[in-house]
Amino acid sequence: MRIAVVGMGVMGLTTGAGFADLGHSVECVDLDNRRIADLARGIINSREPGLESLLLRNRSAGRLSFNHDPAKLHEDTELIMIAMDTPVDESGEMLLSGIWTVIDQLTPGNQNIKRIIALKSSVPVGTSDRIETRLRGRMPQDQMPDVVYIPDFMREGYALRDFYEPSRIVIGAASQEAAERLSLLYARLPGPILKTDRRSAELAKLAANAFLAVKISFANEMAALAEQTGADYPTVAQSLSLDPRIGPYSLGAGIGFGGSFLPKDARALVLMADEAGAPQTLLEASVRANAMLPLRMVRRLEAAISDPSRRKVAILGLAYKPGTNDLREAPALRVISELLRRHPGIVLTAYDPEISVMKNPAIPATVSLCASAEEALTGADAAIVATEWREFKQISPEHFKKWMNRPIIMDGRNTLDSVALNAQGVVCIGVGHVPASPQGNGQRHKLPN
Ligand SMILES: NC(=O)c1ccc[n+]([C@@H]2O[C@H](COP(=O)([O-])OP(=O)(O)OC[C@H]3O[C@@H](n4cnc5c(N)ncnc54)[C@H](O)[C@@H]3O)[C@@H](O)[C@H]2O)c1
Ligand SMILES: O=c1ccn([C@@H]2O[C@H](COP(=O)(O)OP(=O)(O)O[C@H]3O[C@H](CO)[C@@H](O)[C@H](O)[C@H]3O)[C@@H](O)[C@H]2O)c(=O)[nH]1
Repeated sequence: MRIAVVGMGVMGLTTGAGFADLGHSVECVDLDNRRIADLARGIINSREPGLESLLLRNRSAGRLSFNHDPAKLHEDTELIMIAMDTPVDESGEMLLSGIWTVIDQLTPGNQNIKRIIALKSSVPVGTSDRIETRLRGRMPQDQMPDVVYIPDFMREGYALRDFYEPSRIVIGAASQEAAERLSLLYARLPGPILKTDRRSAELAKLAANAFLAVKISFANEMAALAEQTGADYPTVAQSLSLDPRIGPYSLGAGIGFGGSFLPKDARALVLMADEAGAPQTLLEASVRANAMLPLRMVRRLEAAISDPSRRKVAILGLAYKPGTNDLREAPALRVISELLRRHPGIVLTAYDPEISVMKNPAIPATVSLCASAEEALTGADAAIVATEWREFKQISPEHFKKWMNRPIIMDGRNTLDSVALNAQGVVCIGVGHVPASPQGNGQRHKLPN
């Protein structure tokens, strides 16, 4: 099949290169000239594991082409996938202007081919219907494409795995013929195919992210309760995860969910639901609970060290989760801004294995970006783990003690072995449990000033 994918973020590029790898001919489209020029040279701007080699392999095989003008798609294109970003504004409204621009640029193409426009971006319910109405206003009736919605459930850091082994493939179509053609296309992938109407498919996408957001906020509130009652949240989570009705995912407590997806889709769904007269109170509460977590972490730090304004604190991890260099709505940045707001004199260093030490507009200029954990930790009075990169687990207690002025670690992702660290004289405070004393007798640490 000849496919065009418009929007070369991680989702669009993985989808495009993935279908090319399945033997299709794929045109990669993005209005960002530089991104297209880079892709044509085999360069990607994300750290998504395996994505660069997938791109290179299919580029060399001649199955990928590159274009920055959605108005000039190959005329034999059968399937146009729309995969660009759908940011939300302050009120939670999803901004779809990019999608409308592309829809208005599309031309009918070869009249012997019945085109399909498959929307893959996360959108408010009813957007596919609106696209169809808009197209009907400008396309000749006999060349009117079918509009379908195919949500994507891939996770950053696991994009290729999620492409090749999708948990499910949801095809929201108004036309039986379009649904069948897309079922054939997706039949090469192993996930179950669910054919449905477009609105259900659109809500299925937002509902999935909403559910994950609520689950993570539940985990964080349960962890806070564990702290107050002397219980151990990781053990509670382990017990929960063994119940097949609950499952093991998204039960991790810490500094909360970030990224450009869960927070954005949750806010959009809350607004949309209010407007539809079916308020999503659980989700709304989960967004509010999530927003409190960075400050909560800062307060824990304040309880652990005296006078933070005169201290040096290292932030370990900046990306919103490991496996990516994505800083969008990263909880680490919220922790940093709370620290700077509450403690103007504080000295902050930061290290993330995937974030360069070059000045970064997303990171306050007062934060010294470091090239290694050692550099960030050297002379620090405390550290906050904000992203659970594997390399942080490999730092030995001896190194924490040698590098830091005072070895106090606030583990905002419950990733370090706090019992082992505590036993060796490093104060490691996780989320959702009373830190064990160096003797391992479960007593709360008396934290040094
Ligand atoms: N990235 C993921 O893992 C993932 C997974 C599932 C769903 N989604 C959804 O997919 C959509 C895209 O997400 P992303 O993170 O890949 O986006 P992104 O922000 O990383 O990339 C979007 C791309 O679209 C391009 N673009 C914007 N307007 C355009 C236009 N008018 N014409 C052509 N190109 C245009 C941008 O230049 C950019 O390269 C969002 O709705 C997101 O919620 C993303
Ligand atoms: O137990 C957990 C799991 C995750 N997180 C945080 O939640 C955020 C989102 O994590 P995750 O869901 O793994 O990553 P995303 O790549 O944002 O993927 C989400 O958003 C995508 C785009 O919509 C969807 O396709 C995916 O199914 C959905 O998981 C990150 O900040 C994580 O640190 C936690 O705090 N605790």
